[in-house]
Amino acid sequence: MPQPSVNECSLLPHNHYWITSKRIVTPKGIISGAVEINGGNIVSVVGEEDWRRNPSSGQVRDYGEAVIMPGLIDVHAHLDDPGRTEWEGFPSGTRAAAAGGLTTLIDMPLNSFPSTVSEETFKLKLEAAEGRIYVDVGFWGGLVPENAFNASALEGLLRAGVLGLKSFMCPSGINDFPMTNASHIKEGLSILSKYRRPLLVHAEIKQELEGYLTLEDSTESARSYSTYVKTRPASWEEAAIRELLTVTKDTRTGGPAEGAHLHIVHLSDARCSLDLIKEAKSRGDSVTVETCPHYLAFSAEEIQDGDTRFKCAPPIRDAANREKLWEALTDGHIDMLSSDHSPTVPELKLFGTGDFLRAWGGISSLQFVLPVTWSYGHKYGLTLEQLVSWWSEKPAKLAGLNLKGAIAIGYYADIVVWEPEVEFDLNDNHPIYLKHPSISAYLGSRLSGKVLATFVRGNLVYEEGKHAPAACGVPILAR
Ligand SMILES: NC(=O)NC(NC(N)=O)C(=O)[O-]
Ligand SMILES: [Zn+2]
Ligand SMILES: [Zn+2]
Repeated sequence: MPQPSVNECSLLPHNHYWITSKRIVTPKGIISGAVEINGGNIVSVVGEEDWRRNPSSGQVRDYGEAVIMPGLIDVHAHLDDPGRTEWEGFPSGTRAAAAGGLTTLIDMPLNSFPSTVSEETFKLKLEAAEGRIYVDVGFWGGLVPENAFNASALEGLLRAGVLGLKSFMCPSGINDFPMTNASHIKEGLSILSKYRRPLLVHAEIKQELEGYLTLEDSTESARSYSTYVKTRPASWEEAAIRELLTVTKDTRTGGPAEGAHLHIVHLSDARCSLDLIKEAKSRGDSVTVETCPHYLAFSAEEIQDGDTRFKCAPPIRDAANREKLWEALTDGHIDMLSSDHSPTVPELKLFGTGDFLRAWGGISSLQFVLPVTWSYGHKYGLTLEQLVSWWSEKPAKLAGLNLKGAIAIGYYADIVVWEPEVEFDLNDNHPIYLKHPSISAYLGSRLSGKVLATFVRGNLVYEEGKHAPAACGVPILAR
């Protein structure tokens, strides 16, 4: 395939330049000054006084009061490519990411077809990504019963470059991605320890539903979110996490799986499940946990009957739970955020019947996670440093991306420039680059935080409603 010329990769004609602003979020604090970018990397970061004494005579872009911070890293995105590109796909998903200030996505191994569960299927993923990604993309491989006890298959997948593995403790909704139990997970962790890569787990285990026969027998309306929440109570998350934590003790220093790490995805239950995770961390287990903006923004009580845009698993719980999630996040018990962007075609959202029990579960949010986190976090005194920790630093660490997640010398110039104070209505007039804008749960909201520009490895990939013409994102492979 012919390589795009360098100037198609970027909306800027030069690769050595400075960006300046009054608010640059660095690991040493927020400074006023300049960031020098050369050949895709950050080569210097200077404070205002030094800059004033010794300004550059080269190319300078002054962003005034706008915030310059590391691009967001989303460790949980379903891009559905290859095989279900009518749901999303690499081009639309990564263009939406660029417009939203996300500079790196880690793609989930399921919802594409085939699922990424072997070296062969990973090869198909990489072929699908070639020349079609507008931001950097890394990949999780799948841990499934078929490969869990097959060390050479799993190692083949890891050696091919997946950043870690992902598994489900309940049905995933995808036929070629069956669920795993604790013994599969124990096996997976022992292989991962050699590679020092993480296992991400969807932690819900089906339990008997109290006072409830089957969904079909239910007299309650399937159009009501509360019916759906009752079918996936917090006890499902708690049961899964309890079981997971019986195997994470292996990850402690000196344990048989030292070097492996377990990451619990999309925590919704801020009560017992969270207490269990806190205990495991204090015991020294190598465990982290993420939650998602939709659990922080919405509450089950507010979701309108039939509005299946909000269906996801685990479900969005009550408003008191949402408060506890914010508290856990600001107290540092929840480590990071991810989108869990999991779109489908509008038809599978069943807007006609509004049936929460049968509609596709998954929230579409990718392009909006920055303004959503910022807008809903305002009430909790959210700071720019916290945003960077939850959306860039910690995700980079989880995925093993050593040169991403900070504005610091030697790091890739993966940067978002945005105006936190600027408000906008997310309506039909707003440019949305996701494949199916109508299924996004945030449509109709008023948000604050406008993205002005996004740089990936020094390429200006998005600015003010315009994308760079060529898809020059890099597939990230572990080595
Ligand atoms: N197959 C899926 O994409 N499932 C996803 N669906 C959600 N979260 O509703 C997930 O991450 O579990
Ligand atoms: Zn999940
Ligand atoms: Zn997911």
